[in-house]
Amino acid sequence: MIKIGITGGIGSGKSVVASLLALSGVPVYIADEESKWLTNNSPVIREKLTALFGLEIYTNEGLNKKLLASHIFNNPEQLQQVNQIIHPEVNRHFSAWVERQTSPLCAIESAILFESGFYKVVDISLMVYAPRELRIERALGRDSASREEIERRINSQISDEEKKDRSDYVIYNDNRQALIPQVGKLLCWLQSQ
Ligand SMILES: CC(C)(COP(=O)(O)OP(=O)(O)OC[C@H]1O[C@@H](n2cnc3c(N)ncnc32)[C@H](O)[C@@H]1O)[C@@H](O)C(=O)NCCC(=O)NCCS
Ligand SMILES: Nc1ncnc2c1ncn2[C@@H]1O[C@H](COP(=O)(O)OP(=O)(O)OP(=O)(O)O)[C@@H](O)[C@H]1O
Repeated sequence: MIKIGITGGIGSGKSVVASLLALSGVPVYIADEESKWLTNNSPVIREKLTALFGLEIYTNEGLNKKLLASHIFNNPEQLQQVNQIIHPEVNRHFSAWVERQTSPLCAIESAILFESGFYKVVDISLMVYAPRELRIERALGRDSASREEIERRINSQISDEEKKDRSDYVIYNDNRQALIPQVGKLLCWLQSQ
């Protein structure tokens, strides 16, 4: 089975590309969603986050996302500590998910494929690229976050140039090139691998 890692900055269109792959029959593991599920349900993560940030990091509704975001996107050291708590659990969970898949291709979508080390467990790294300003505009249109908050998240991630250099394949979601034909080409290319 070929495992594809889909990455790209905030607002690049990873989720759109992941949906197009899913519609083409490729099962996709969405790391943002699964990591949130694990953060709410794994006793190991809960214990470690509570030890680091105190009891208020969880509320009756689950993880206090706003509080965690305000810690990690303002403090690179805390970002690293939290990543070291959450990412090994996500990695284990993803490996177990892969074991259950029976299709010739599967994928993981993660904005931080390289930063998290998930790139080591995939065969092909795919970057979805869009210029920074377009990504900010898309994220502003979708989320309730401010421009400043979005820029802080961008600054918590490696640059687009580094992502491009480290990826095996790039899809351009820059409002100039259509996505669906590019995903079709990618699937043909994957068949030739
Ligand atoms: C801080 C949290 C609670 C904020 O939740 P929120 O719903 O506001 O944002 P969401 O999870 O949808 O993330 C939106 C974007 O933020 C960026 N982002 C999220 N986590 C990280 C991180 N650890 N490092 C860099 N960027 C990140 C990504 O671009 C992501 O697509 C959440 O992102 C989180 O728990 N992050 C730590 C776990 C993690 O690393 N998740 C990423 C995939 S494993
Ligand atoms: N080609 C496009 N044309 C118009 N809108 C688009 C296009 N690509 C993405 N969008 C929109 O931009 C926003 C961001 O896209 P998407 O959620 O796929 O990005 P993402 O890379 O998954 O971002 P994040 O890392 O924040 O989850 C969404 O509202 C999406 O519908």
